[in-house]
Amino acid sequence: MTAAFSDMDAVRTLLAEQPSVHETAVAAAAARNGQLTKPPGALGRLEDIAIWYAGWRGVERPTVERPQIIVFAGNHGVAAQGVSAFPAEVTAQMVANFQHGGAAINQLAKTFGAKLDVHALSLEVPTADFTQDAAMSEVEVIEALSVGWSAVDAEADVLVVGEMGIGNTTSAAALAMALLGGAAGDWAGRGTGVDDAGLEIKTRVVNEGVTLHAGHGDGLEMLRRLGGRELAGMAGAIMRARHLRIPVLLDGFICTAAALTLEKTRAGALDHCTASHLSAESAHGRLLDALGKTPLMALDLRLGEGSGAALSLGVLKGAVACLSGMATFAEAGVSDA
Ligand SMILES: Cc1cc2ncn([C@H]3O[C@H](COP(=O)(O)O)[C@@H](O)[C@H]3O)c2cc1C
Ligand SMILES: O=C(O)c1cccnc1
Repeated sequence: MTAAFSDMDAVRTLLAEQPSVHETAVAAAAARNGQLTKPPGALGRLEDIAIWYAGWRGVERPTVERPQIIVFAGNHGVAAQGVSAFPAEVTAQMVANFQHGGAAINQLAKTFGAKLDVHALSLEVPTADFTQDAAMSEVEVIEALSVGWSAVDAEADVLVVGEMGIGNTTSAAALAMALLGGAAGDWAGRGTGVDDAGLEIKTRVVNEGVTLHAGHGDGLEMLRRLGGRELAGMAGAIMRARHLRIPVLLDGFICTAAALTLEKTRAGALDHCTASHLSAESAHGRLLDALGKTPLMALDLRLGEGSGAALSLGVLKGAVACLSGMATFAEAGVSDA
Protein backbone atom coordinates (compact mmCIF):
# COMPACT_ATOMS: atom_id res chain seq x y z
CA MET A 1 0.00 0.00 0.00
CA THR A 2 1.08 3.60 -0.41
CA ALA A 3 2.24 5.29 2.73
CA ALA A 4 -0.15 7.56 4.55
CA PHE A 5 2.30 10.48 4.68
CA SER A 6 4.51 12.51 2.38
CA ASP A 7 6.24 14.82 4.84
CA MET A 8 7.43 14.92 8.44
CA ASP A 9 4.45 16.88 9.72
CA ALA A 10 2.09 14.27 8.30
CA VAL A 11 4.04 11.63 10.25
CA ARG A 12 3.66 13.73 13.41
CA THR A 13 -0.08 14.01 12.77
CA LEU A 14 -0.35 10.25 12.37
CA LEU A 15 1.51 9.76 15.66
CA ALA A 16 -0.95 12.12 17.33
CA GLU A 17 -3.93 10.16 16.00
CA GLN A 18 -2.81 6.66 16.90
CA PRO A 19 -5.33 4.27 18.43
CA SER A 20 -5.13 3.35 22.08
CA VAL A 21 -5.41 -0.02 23.77
CA HIS A 22 -8.83 -1.70 23.92
CA GLU A 23 -9.62 -1.19 27.62
CA THR A 24 -12.59 -3.57 27.62
CA ALA A 25 -10.39 -6.39 26.30
CA VAL A 26 -7.72 -5.59 28.91
CA ALA A 27 -10.33 -5.79 31.67
CA ALA A 28 -11.84 -9.01 30.28
CA ALA A 29 -8.45 -10.70 29.86
CA ALA A 30 -7.36 -9.61 33.36
CA ALA A 31 -10.59 -10.95 34.84
CA ARG A 32 -10.13 -14.25 32.99
CA ASN A 33 -6.49 -14.44 34.10
CA GLY A 34 -7.67 -14.10 37.71
CA GLN A 35 -9.88 -17.20 37.38
CA LEU A 36 -7.37 -19.57 35.78
CA THR A 37 -6.23 -22.75 37.54
CA LYS A 38 -3.02 -21.45 39.11
CA PRO A 39 -2.10 -19.49 42.22
CA PRO A 40 -2.60 -15.76 41.56
CA GLY A 41 0.44 -14.31 39.78
CA ALA A 42 2.13 -17.71 39.44
CA LEU A 43 2.77 -17.22 35.73
CA GLY A 44 4.67 -14.02 36.53
CA ARG A 45 5.28 -11.76 33.57
CA LEU A 46 3.57 -14.20 31.24
CA GLU A 47 0.32 -12.91 32.74
CA ASP A 48 1.19 -9.27 32.02
CA ILE A 49 2.30 -9.94 28.49
CA ALA A 50 -0.80 -12.00 27.68
CA ILE A 51 -3.11 -9.26 29.00
CA TRP A 52 -1.14 -6.60 27.09
CA TYR A 53 -1.45 -8.66 23.93
CA ALA A 54 -5.20 -9.24 24.45
CA GLY A 55 -5.70 -5.50 24.92
CA TRP A 56 -4.05 -4.60 21.62
CA ARG A 57 -5.78 -7.41 19.72
CA GLY A 58 -9.08 -6.33 21.28
CA VAL A 59 -10.17 -9.81 22.40
CA GLU A 60 -10.35 -11.60 25.76
CA ARG A 61 -8.92 -14.90 24.45
CA PRO A 62 -6.48 -14.07 21.65
CA THR A 63 -4.23 -16.39 19.64
CA VAL A 64 -0.80 -15.87 18.04
CA GLU A 65 -0.92 -17.42 14.59
CA ARG A 66 0.67 -15.02 12.13
CA PRO A 67 3.92 -13.50 13.43
CA GLN A 68 5.74 -11.29 10.96
CA ILE A 69 9.44 -10.42 11.17
CA ILE A 70 10.73 -7.57 9.00
CA VAL A 71 14.46 -6.93 8.68
CA PHE A 72 15.49 -3.56 7.21
CA ALA A 73 19.02 -2.98 5.92
CA GLY A 74 20.85 0.30 5.34
CA ASN A 75 24.35 1.67 5.00
CA HIS A 76 25.90 4.46 7.04
CA GLY A 77 28.28 7.24 6.03
CA VAL A 78 29.95 7.14 9.44
CA ALA A 79 31.10 3.56 8.78
CA ALA A 80 33.96 5.06 6.73
CA GLN A 81 35.38 6.54 9.96
CA GLY A 82 36.18 3.07 11.36
CA VAL A 83 33.39 2.78 13.94
CA SER A 84 32.68 -0.92 13.30
CA ALA A 85 34.83 -4.04 13.52
CA PHE A 86 33.47 -5.04 10.07
CA PRO A 87 33.55 -3.34 6.66
CA ALA A 88 30.41 -1.75 5.15
CA GLU A 89 30.20 -4.42 2.38
CA VAL A 90 28.96 -6.84 5.03
CA THR A 91 25.54 -5.15 5.03
CA ALA A 92 24.80 -6.19 1.41
CA GLN A 93 26.48 -9.57 1.91
CA MET A 94 24.25 -10.28 4.91
CA VAL A 95 21.15 -9.26 2.92
CA ALA A 96 22.12 -11.97 0.41
CA ASN A 97 22.59 -14.36 3.34
CA PHE A 98 19.07 -13.50 4.63
CA GLN A 99 17.71 -14.17 1.15
CA HIS A 100 19.43 -17.55 1.01
CA GLY A 101 18.25 -18.56 4.48
CA GLY A 102 21.69 -18.62 6.11
CA ALA A 103 21.47 -16.04 8.90
CA ALA A 104 20.50 -16.45 12.55
CA ILE A 105 17.20 -14.67 11.94
CA ASN A 106 16.24 -17.19 9.23
CA GLN A 107 16.62 -20.05 11.71
CA LEU A 108 14.71 -18.22 14.45
CA ALA A 109 11.88 -17.22 12.09
CA LYS A 110 11.52 -20.85 11.01
CA THR A 111 11.69 -22.10 14.61
CA PHE A 112 8.90 -19.78 15.79
CA GLY A 113 6.69 -20.03 12.69
CA ALA A 114 7.16 -16.43 11.56
CA LYS A 115 7.05 -14.99 8.08
CA LEU A 116 10.35 -13.18 7.38
CA ASP A 117 10.53 -10.20 5.02
CA VAL A 118 13.75 -8.37 4.17
CA HIS A 119 13.92 -4.82 2.83
CA ALA A 120 17.28 -3.52 1.63
CA LEU A 121 17.07 0.28 1.57
CA SER A 122 19.29 1.94 -1.08
CA LEU A 123 22.40 0.07 0.11
CA GLU A 124 24.45 1.60 -2.70
CA VAL A 125 23.75 5.07 -1.27
CA PRO A 126 25.03 5.25 2.31
CA THR A 127 23.58 7.99 4.49
CA ALA A 128 25.69 11.13 4.82
CA ASP A 129 28.33 11.11 7.58
CA PHE A 130 26.38 12.73 10.42
CA THR A 131 29.47 14.44 11.82
CA GLN A 132 29.37 16.57 8.63
CA ASP A 133 25.72 16.86 7.68
CA ALA A 134 22.27 15.39 8.37
CA ALA A 135 22.35 11.64 7.68
CA MET A 136 19.27 11.91 5.45
CA SER A 137 17.30 14.55 3.61
CA GLU A 138 13.60 14.86 4.42
CA VAL A 139 12.77 13.02 1.18
CA GLU A 140 15.11 10.15 2.10
CA VAL A 141 13.80 9.69 5.64
CA ILE A 142 10.19 9.84 4.45
CA GLU A 143 11.00 7.23 1.81
CA ALA A 144 12.49 4.88 4.43
CA LEU A 145 9.61 5.48 6.88
CA SER A 146 7.20 4.73 4.01
CA VAL A 147 8.91 1.44 3.17
CA GLY A 148 8.52 0.46 6.83
CA TRP A 149 4.90 1.58 6.95
CA SER A 150 4.02 -0.41 3.83
CA ALA A 151 6.00 -3.50 4.82
CA VAL A 152 3.64 -4.49 7.63
CA ASP A 153 1.20 -7.27 6.75
CA ALA A 154 -2.24 -6.16 7.91
CA GLU A 155 -3.05 -9.81 8.67
CA ALA A 156 -0.08 -10.27 11.03
CA ASP A 157 -0.95 -10.66 14.71
CA VAL A 158 2.46 -9.75 16.15
CA LEU A 159 5.37 -7.85 14.63
CA VAL A 160 9.14 -8.11 15.11
CA VAL A 161 11.35 -5.48 13.47
CA GLY A 162 15.06 -6.02 13.02
CA GLU A 163 17.97 -4.44 11.20
CA MET A 164 21.26 -4.97 9.43
CA GLY A 165 23.58 -2.03 8.84
CA ILE A 166 27.29 -1.86 9.54
CA GLY A 167 27.91 1.18 11.75
CA ASN A 168 24.38 1.37 13.10
CA THR A 169 25.23 1.01 16.79
CA THR A 170 27.02 4.37 16.33
CA SER A 171 23.86 5.86 14.90
CA ALA A 172 21.79 4.35 17.72
CA ALA A 173 24.18 5.70 20.36
CA ALA A 174 24.02 9.19 18.83
CA LEU A 175 20.20 9.10 18.82
CA ALA A 176 20.13 7.99 22.46
CA MET A 177 22.52 10.74 23.52
CA ALA A 178 20.73 13.44 21.52
CA LEU A 179 17.32 12.45 22.92
CA LEU A 180 18.21 11.39 26.46
CA GLY A 181 21.37 13.32 27.33
CA GLY A 182 24.47 12.01 29.06
CA ALA A 183 27.93 11.65 27.59
CA ALA A 184 28.98 9.85 24.38
CA GLY A 185 30.90 7.33 26.49
CA ASP A 186 27.62 6.36 28.22
CA TRP A 187 26.03 5.32 24.92
CA ALA A 188 28.84 4.08 22.67
CA GLY A 189 29.44 0.35 23.09
CA ARG A 190 31.44 -2.30 21.27
CA GLY A 191 28.80 -3.21 18.64
CA THR A 192 30.29 -5.94 16.44
CA GLY A 193 33.33 -5.96 18.75
CA VAL A 194 35.46 -2.86 18.16
CA ASP A 195 38.74 -2.73 20.06
CA ASP A 196 39.69 0.10 22.41
CA ALA A 197 40.99 2.27 19.55
CA GLY A 198 37.74 1.69 17.60
CA LEU A 199 35.66 2.53 20.68
CA GLU A 200 37.58 5.78 21.06
CA ILE A 201 36.81 6.74 17.45
CA LYS A 202 33.18 5.73 17.90
CA THR A 203 32.81 7.83 21.07
CA ARG A 204 34.32 10.85 19.29
CA VAL A 205 32.03 10.37 16.27
CA VAL A 206 28.93 10.13 18.50
CA ASN A 207 30.00 13.25 20.37
CA GLU A 208 30.64 15.22 17.17
CA GLY A 209 27.34 14.18 15.62
CA VAL A 210 25.33 15.06 18.70
CA THR A 211 27.15 18.38 19.08
CA LEU A 212 26.24 19.26 15.48
CA HIS A 213 22.59 18.14 15.55
CA ALA A 214 21.14 17.90 19.08
CA GLY A 215 18.55 20.49 19.99
CA HIS A 216 17.54 21.01 16.36
CA GLY A 217 14.21 19.24 16.57
CA ASP A 218 12.15 16.37 17.95
CA GLY A 219 12.65 12.61 17.78
CA LEU A 220 11.73 12.40 14.09
CA GLU A 221 14.10 15.20 13.19
CA MET A 222 16.89 13.44 15.12
CA LEU A 223 16.03 10.24 13.23
CA ARG A 224 16.64 12.16 10.00
CA ARG A 225 19.85 13.79 11.22
CA LEU A 226 21.49 10.96 13.17
CA GLY A 227 19.61 7.81 12.17
CA GLY A 228 19.77 5.59 9.13
CA ARG A 229 17.39 4.18 6.56
CA GLU A 230 16.97 0.86 8.39
CA LEU A 231 16.21 2.68 11.65
CA ALA A 232 13.59 4.78 9.85
CA GLY A 233 12.19 1.60 8.26
CA MET A 234 11.77 0.08 11.72
CA ALA A 235 10.14 3.29 13.01
CA GLY A 236 7.69 3.34 10.09
CA ALA A 237 6.74 -0.30 10.68
CA ILE A 238 6.25 0.27 14.43
CA MET A 239 3.90 3.17 13.61
CA ARG A 240 1.91 1.14 11.10
CA ALA A 241 1.59 -1.73 13.56
CA ARG A 242 0.05 0.70 16.03
CA HIS A 243 -2.52 1.80 13.46
CA LEU A 244 -3.39 -1.84 12.81
CA ARG A 245 -3.36 -2.70 16.56
CA ILE A 246 -0.59 -5.24 15.98
CA PRO A 247 1.57 -5.65 19.11
CA VAL A 248 5.31 -5.24 18.56
CA LEU A 249 8.24 -7.00 20.23
CA LEU A 250 11.23 -4.67 20.34
CA ASP A 251 14.65 -6.17 19.68
CA GLY A 252 18.02 -4.87 20.91
CA PHE A 253 19.86 -1.57 21.16
CA ILE A 254 19.39 -0.40 17.58
CA CYS A 255 15.72 -1.29 17.34
CA THR A 256 15.07 0.36 20.70
CA ALA A 257 16.90 3.54 19.61
CA ALA A 258 14.74 3.69 16.47
CA ALA A 259 11.64 3.24 18.63
CA LEU A 260 12.85 5.97 21.01
CA THR A 261 12.59 8.54 18.21
CA LEU A 262 8.82 7.89 18.04
CA GLU A 263 8.35 8.10 21.81
CA LYS A 264 10.27 11.38 21.88
CA THR A 265 8.05 12.73 19.11
CA ARG A 266 4.83 11.59 20.76
CA ALA A 267 4.67 10.26 24.32
CA GLY A 268 2.87 6.91 24.41
CA ALA A 269 3.85 5.99 20.83
CA LEU A 270 5.36 2.73 22.11
CA ASP A 271 2.49 1.55 24.31
CA HIS A 272 1.89 -1.31 21.85
CA CYS A 273 5.53 -2.44 22.20
CA THR A 274 7.14 -4.84 24.69
CA ALA A 275 10.91 -5.07 25.16
CA SER A 276 11.89 -8.62 24.25
CA HIS A 277 15.41 -8.84 25.62
CA LEU A 278 18.31 -7.01 27.18
CA SER A 279 21.15 -6.82 24.69
CA ALA A 280 24.77 -7.22 25.74
CA GLU A 281 25.40 -3.85 24.05
CA SER A 282 26.30 -1.88 27.15
CA ALA A 283 23.80 1.00 26.91
CA HIS A 284 20.69 -1.01 26.08
CA GLY A 285 19.61 -1.27 29.72
CA ARG A 286 19.84 2.50 30.15
CA LEU A 287 17.79 3.02 27.01
CA LEU A 288 15.08 0.61 28.18
CA ASP A 289 15.02 2.27 31.61
CA ALA A 290 14.42 5.63 29.95
CA LEU A 291 11.47 4.12 28.09
CA GLY A 292 10.15 2.45 31.25
CA LYS A 293 10.32 -0.99 29.59
CA THR A 294 11.51 -4.15 31.34
CA PRO A 295 12.93 -6.77 28.98
CA LEU A 296 11.47 -10.28 29.01
CA MET A 297 14.83 -12.04 28.73
CA ALA A 298 18.56 -11.44 29.13
CA LEU A 299 20.59 -13.90 27.04
CA ASP A 300 23.68 -11.78 26.29
CA LEU A 301 22.68 -11.51 22.63
CA ARG A 302 24.37 -8.71 20.70
CA LEU A 303 23.34 -9.51 17.18
CA GLY A 304 20.37 -7.44 16.07
CA GLU A 305 18.50 -8.72 12.96
CA GLY A 306 15.42 -8.96 15.23
CA SER A 307 16.94 -12.09 16.80
CA GLY A 308 16.05 -11.45 20.46
CA ALA A 309 12.53 -10.37 19.58
CA ALA A 310 12.09 -13.46 17.38
CA LEU A 311 13.13 -15.67 20.31
CA SER A 312 10.60 -13.93 22.55
CA LEU A 313 7.83 -15.00 20.15
CA GLY A 314 8.10 -18.30 22.01
CA VAL A 315 7.50 -16.55 25.31
CA LEU A 316 4.56 -14.60 23.87
CA LYS A 317 3.01 -17.72 22.34
CA GLY A 318 3.33 -19.53 25.66
CA ALA A 319 1.81 -16.63 27.56
CA VAL A 320 -1.15 -16.28 25.19
CA ALA A 321 -1.73 -20.05 25.05
CA CYS A 322 -2.06 -20.09 28.85
CA LEU A 323 -4.43 -17.11 29.00
CA SER A 324 -6.67 -18.40 26.23
CA GLY A 325 -6.44 -22.15 26.75
CA MET A 326 -6.31 -22.78 30.49
CA ALA A 327 -9.41 -23.86 32.38
CA THR A 328 -10.87 -21.64 35.09
CA PHE A 329 -11.25 -22.99 38.66
CA ALA A 330 -15.00 -23.32 38.04
CA GLU A 331 -14.59 -25.17 34.71
CA ALA A 332 -12.03 -27.61 36.09
CA GLY A 333 -13.71 -28.15 39.46
CA VAL A 334 -10.53 -27.13 41.26
CA SER A 335 -10.98 -25.55 44.69
CA ASP A 336 -10.26 -21.81 44.77
CA ALA A 337 -8.18 -20.25 47.57
C1 LIG B 1 28.29 -10.85 9.95
C2 LIG B 1 27.41 -9.90 10.72
C3 LIG B 1 26.05 -10.18 10.89
C4 LIG B 1 25.26 -9.31 11.62
N1 LIG B 1 23.95 -9.33 11.91
C5 LIG B 1 23.65 -8.29 12.62
N2 LIG B 1 24.74 -7.52 12.83
C6 LIG B 1 24.72 -6.34 13.67
O1 LIG B 1 25.96 -5.64 13.66
C7 LIG B 1 25.86 -4.33 13.13
C8 LIG B 1 26.04 -3.27 14.18
O2 LIG B 1 27.31 -3.27 14.72
P1 LIG B 1 28.38 -2.13 14.38
O3 LIG B 1 27.74 -0.83 14.72
O4 LIG B 1 29.56 -2.47 15.21
O5 LIG B 1 28.66 -2.25 12.89
C9 LIG B 1 24.48 -4.26 12.53
O6 LIG B 1 24.52 -4.61 11.19
C10 LIG B 1 23.71 -5.24 13.36
O7 LIG B 1 22.54 -5.66 12.78
C11 LIG B 1 25.77 -8.14 12.20
C12 LIG B 1 27.12 -7.83 12.03
C13 LIG B 1 27.95 -8.70 11.30
C14 LIG B 1 29.40 -8.38 11.14
O1 LIG C 1 21.53 -4.96 20.52
C1 LIG C 1 21.66 -4.86 19.30
O2 LIG C 1 20.69 -4.55 18.57
C2 LIG C 1 23.02 -5.06 18.66
C3 LIG C 1 24.16 -5.06 19.40
C4 LIG C 1 25.37 -5.24 18.79
C5 LIG C 1 25.43 -5.40 17.42
N1 LIG C 1 24.31 -5.40 16.71
C6 LIG C 1 23.11 -5.23 17.31
